[in-house]
Formats: sequence, C-alpha cells, structure tokens
Amino acid sequence: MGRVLTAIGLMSGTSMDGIDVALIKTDGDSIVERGPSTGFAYDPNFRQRLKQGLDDARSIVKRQERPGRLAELERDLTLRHADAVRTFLRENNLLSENVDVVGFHGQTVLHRPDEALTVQIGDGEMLARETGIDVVYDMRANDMVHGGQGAPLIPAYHAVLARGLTERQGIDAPIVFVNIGGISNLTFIGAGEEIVAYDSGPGNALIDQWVEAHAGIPFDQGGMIASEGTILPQLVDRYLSHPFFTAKKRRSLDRNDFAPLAPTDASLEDGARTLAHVTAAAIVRSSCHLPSKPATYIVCGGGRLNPVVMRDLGALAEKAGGRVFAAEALELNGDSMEAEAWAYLAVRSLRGLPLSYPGTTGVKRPVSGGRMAAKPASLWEFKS
Ligand SMILES: Nc1ncnc2c1ncn2[C@@H]1O[C@H](COP(=O)(O)OP(=O)(O)OP(=O)(O)O)[C@@H](O)[C@H]1O
Ligand SMILES: CC(=O)N[C@H]1[C@@H]2OC[C@@H](O2)[C@@H](O)[C@@H]1O[C@H](C)C(=O)O
Repeated sequence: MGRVLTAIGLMSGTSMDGIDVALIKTDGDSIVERGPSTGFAYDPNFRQRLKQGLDDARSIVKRQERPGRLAELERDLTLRHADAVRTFLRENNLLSENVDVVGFHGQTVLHRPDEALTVQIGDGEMLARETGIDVVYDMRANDMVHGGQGAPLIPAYHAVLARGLTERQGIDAPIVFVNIGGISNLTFIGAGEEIVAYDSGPGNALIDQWVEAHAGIPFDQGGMIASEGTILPQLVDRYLSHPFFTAKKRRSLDRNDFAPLAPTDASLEDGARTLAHVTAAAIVRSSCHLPSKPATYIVCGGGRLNPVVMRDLGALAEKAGGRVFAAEALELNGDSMEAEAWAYLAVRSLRGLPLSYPGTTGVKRPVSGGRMAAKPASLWEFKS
C-alpha cells in the first residue's frame, strides 16, 4: 500500500458546460476518502468558443497540432482551470501545499479511436505553474499507443467505489455504473471484480443540441420540455439502428458520432421527449453486450437530473430485470464522480498503476498513462 495522497481532479466533459472539481485522499488503490467538490459553469461565450474548437480540431492529423484558434483556446481553458483550482482551494480553506497532485482531463476536441487519435486540449505545464501543484494530464494517450480506444477511463474508479457497496447498501450484484454525460458510458462490475466497460450511446449531447437550436437554451432543465412531448418511434428506430449498437469492437464514441435531429424532424417538445427516450434506450440496448444482466444500475452524470430520462431508464431496466438508482441514493455524488475519478487516476499514474484494462478500453494489456508536469521548484516562480 502506498502513501495516501491528497488529489484534486478536474473534468471538463463532452457537454462543455463547465469544470467539475473534486478532492479525494487516496493511495491510488483501495483507499478512497471523498472530500469537497464543486462545479464552475462556463459563460455562454466560452461554450461557443469550445464548440468552435471542435470544428477547428477536425483537420488535426497529429495530436500536437493546434489549427485555427485552438492554441488560444487551450491557453484560456487552462487559465480557467487554474482559476477553478484557486477558488476551490480558497473556498475550502486549503493551500496549494496541502495538495499533492492535480489530475487534469482537459477538453476532448477530437476522438477517433479507429485512427488511434484522441486530442484533449489543456496545458499541464502551465497549470502546474499557475497553481503551484504537480499536475498529471494527458491520461488517454498511452492507452491508445497500446491498442486501446483511449476511453472510458472512469471504470478503474467505479471498481473501487463498488467494493463493499453490495454489503453496505444491500443492493444486488451485478452492478453497472451508468454515466450520463454528453455521451453515456457503462461500467459492469461482475463477480471477482471483473470489469467490462464501454461507451453506451448518446447521453445529453443530442438533447442539449436540440433545445439550444430550437429554444436557445443550453439544456432541458428537469426534463420540462420533454415532459410535454410524445415519443416518435421512427426517430427512436433511426438512432437505435446506428451500427454502433451492433459493432463488435467499438467501445468509445466521439460527440459527433450521432447526428443531431434535423429542425423539421419534430416539434420542440416531441424532439426533446424522443431524444430523452433514445438516451435511456441506448443504455439498456448497450447493456445487452455485458457478460450478464445487471441487477443494479447506479446512475451518475447530469442526465440523472432529467426525470424523463430516469423514468424511461427505470422502466426499460425493470423489464430487463434491473433496478435503477441515482448515485445519491447510495451515498455517492453523481455530479463529482468524474472529477473524483481524475484525481484517483492521477495518483494511480504517479504510482505506475494501470488506468485501463483489456475489458475497459480494449487495450492489449493493463497500462498506466498520463504525463507529469512538476510544480515550480521555487514559490517565487508561481503566482498565487
Ligand atoms: N437539472 C438538470 N436537468 C436536466 N438535465 C440536466 C440538469 N443538469 C444537468 N443536466 C444535463 O447534464 C449535462 C451535463 O452533464 P455532465 O456534467 O455529467 O456532462 P459531462 O461531464 O460534460 O459529459 P461526459 O461525461 O460526456 O464527459 C448538461 O449538459 C445537461 O444536458
Ligand atoms: C474521449 C472522451 O473524452 N470520452 C469521454 C466522453 O464522455 C463520456 C464518454 O465519452 C467517456 O468515454 C469519456 O469520459 C469518461 C469520463 C471516461 O473516460 O471514463
């Protein structure tokens, strides 16, 4: 067992809604003590710049390229993360010297697993200078070098959370963690801690794109719009007949893999209702590829706050013999789980422990990953 370290995790996910920050104390193995967490929303102008960044990234062939305005965006994204860390430390009466490491995800702007190309913008060296804390970043790349799809990486953290959950909370195994972010992903924890994980389909991104295009709002808060609509079966079929659901090898998705609804496809309400159903149905459809039927679904990520998605997921899972819980029902935090995971993975990276496994990303053998950016040697070199 290694020393228990204090780690902060930073996640800017595919929804591009803001930065999640969480602190944990961990040995990178079986000890995890969850601490405070918070979120910092991006302003609409910065969200727009991130969306533009996805377009700029389309021409990238080598992962270090930064076409268009990506270099400027990377710098500003990193500075926003540095501000988030400073504010988080201040709000929790912590000093940078109280923190051993920051796990920095950055922002995925391109993900083409079939071409072994994944690009997360975010300058780890700059973040270490700005915060005065060691930073582990770029945690997806080494997995791809070894034949993995670079995602999902959160399963290693789900596995440690699952330990003891069945006894403590009296829930049935096998357990599946469902993360409904911009894209959704699943982690199955079987007997003997066997882990099987993959992306499961569109999460909130299609819903967000739809309500933004039609109503100029970033997301369907509380599923209010969807709850006024009707499911359009032909559109559901269109999404669920996507080759992803039958592909044998594909494990991870890019935000652009599922095309948004066309403006004329549906009314605002019916479109939101249909896409909420697609989100839930995609999760259950993808569960068919797991080693056995899940008895318990533990849902985290912003999608669990959409009651329409949760109702559909509950009904579909029940038909398949499973029960659905929001993370909070099991004393977990569905908002901060990804940020906690990045803190955990940073400590694993420092210890040389695997971040991914053949059953999670398809990597040939369990591999570690991440790059370390050391904090400045002298306090004079960084701005507090
Ligand atoms: N109150 C709410 N009601 C309905 N939907 C919500 C609510 N709050 C958040 N969401 C949805 O959750 C999304 C954010 O989820 P989350 O922060 O888990 O995504 P992410 O971390 O960016 O994604 P990923 O896991 O794909 O990286 C929002 O874009 C929105 O669609
Ligand atoms: C390339 C990339 O950023 N993928 C994200 C995205 O968002 C959800 C899903 O697609 C998942 O595969 C991954 O994030 C989570 C946190 C992961 O790596 O586990």
